[in-house]
Amino acid sequence: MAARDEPDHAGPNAPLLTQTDTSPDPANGNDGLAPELQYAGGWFIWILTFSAGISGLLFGYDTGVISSTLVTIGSDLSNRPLTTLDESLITSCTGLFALIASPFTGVLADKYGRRRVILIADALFVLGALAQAFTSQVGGMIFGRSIIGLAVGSASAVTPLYISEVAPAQARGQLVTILSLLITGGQVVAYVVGWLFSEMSGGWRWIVGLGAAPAFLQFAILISLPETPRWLVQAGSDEQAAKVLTRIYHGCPDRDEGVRRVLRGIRKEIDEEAEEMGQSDVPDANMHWFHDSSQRAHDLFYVGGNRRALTIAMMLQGLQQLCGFNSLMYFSGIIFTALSFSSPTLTSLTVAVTNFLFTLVAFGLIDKIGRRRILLYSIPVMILALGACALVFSGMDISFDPESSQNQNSDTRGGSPLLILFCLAVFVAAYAFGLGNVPWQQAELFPLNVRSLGSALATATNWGSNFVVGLTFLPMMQWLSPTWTFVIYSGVCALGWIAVQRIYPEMSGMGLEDVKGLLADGWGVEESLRRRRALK
Ligand SMILES: O[C@H]1[C@H](O)[C@@H](O)[C@H](O)[C@@H](O)[C@H]1O
Repeated sequence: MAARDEPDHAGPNAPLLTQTDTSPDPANGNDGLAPELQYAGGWFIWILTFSAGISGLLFGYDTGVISSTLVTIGSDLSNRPLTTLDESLITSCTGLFALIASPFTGVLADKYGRRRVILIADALFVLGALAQAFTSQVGGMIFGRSIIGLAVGSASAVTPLYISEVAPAQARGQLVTILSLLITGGQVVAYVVGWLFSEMSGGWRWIVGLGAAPAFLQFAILISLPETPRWLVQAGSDEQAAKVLTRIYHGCPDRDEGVRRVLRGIRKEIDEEAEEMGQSDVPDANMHWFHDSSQRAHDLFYVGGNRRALTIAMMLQGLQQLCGFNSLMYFSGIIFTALSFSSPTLTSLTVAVTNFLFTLVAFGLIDKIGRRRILLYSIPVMILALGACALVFSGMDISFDPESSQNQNSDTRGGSPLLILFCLAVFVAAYAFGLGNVPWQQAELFPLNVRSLGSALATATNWGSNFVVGLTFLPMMQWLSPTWTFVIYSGVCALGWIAVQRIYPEMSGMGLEDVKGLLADGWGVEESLRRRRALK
């Protein structure tokens, strides 16, 4: 029976950076025994968050540019118009290479540090942008997009980790959501740039090449910024970790004592972890690392609570992609060309702007409404909007063959194109409000020792599903029909709603240790709702 999802006003509604949280949160040094260090909200944490968040901007920009690029390339590559296969490969190889990069990122970020992985991703972003901008062949374009995939895969796995490890416990949820804002903001910028350059001959080279600029900027800023305190302690640099914490908590009353307490919490957690893993029996440092990694993988799959956390995180990330949202992000230019809109790139901007605006709404409401409830309310709207799109398409005779006359269809008079645009905007709004950002809160599902690996595997699920959608959307539109394509996405959303309803407990306002307990013997849905009611 469905558990009751009541409105909750007892969640963490306090303004950003002023709320008190005494729940155990070892990643941030709160051991749950002493009161959490009151965070006053200094500028340093914003610098760290936004500098790391440039990765989100790059992620958004590089996934957003493809829509306008595809409709403006014309015959510039390999001296011929792009085929459906070219378009699908150019689009989906990014997801495939992101899928390959993300699991390795979890391991590399543990060994070499979070910041170094972000810097490597920057170098890849620059390389990929230049490779695309200067190519004259379809193969070269696919190569460039694949390099971008490696960059985006590593950045999307490591940046939420970096932000959640530098963020004070009280602000972590919202600071991670800033990343979603920057991703969707990057997509808006990509669409605006795409629109501005769409009329210029060879303008697409500027569109893809400009992606190098934020990567340069991030490299230049991040090179002088620190590693996360938690990673520094793990690497034996307690003194440096203390310096970073002192800057993060600048302006807090009792700062020095508080920083010492946070440090003790991190050290205690690391020692306990080492003890649990029986590291004292392992002779040298390299063996430690290898032993740790295989022990973490074992714990992730064989400990029931961790396995359930991984199932939920992967289910949400898979659903985020398989609902078909990115087919709009990547191919809205082609869809609106087929619907005979006079400026398809400008019309596509509606998708990106709606996505950004409703992520902003989610940013303000996510802690008040709760992650579970936001999904249970928004997914039905997505199902209806997709169903309505399918219905309108079923009354039209429309072709999505990119080889036939740049897709100008005759059956696009009347109100149908506008109706489709409206339904798509509703779908995007509901997506951005829930599924677009909730899955990125994945780190909170995992206990500390499997957090990096669990998050990396969930990120890989995201990119694997992204690859499937990128590769199959155009063939489905062509061979199955637009109606059936949208019916299928609507069906995926319906299955997703059932899964969320059955296995995703409400975690807003809950300490990380409570989440661990909640998933220890089952999915904990009823229990989480009971606790929320009790909290009220
Ligand atoms: O959270 C983001 C966001 O929703 C983007 O708009 C989308 O393109 C990404 O695939 C997703 O991971």
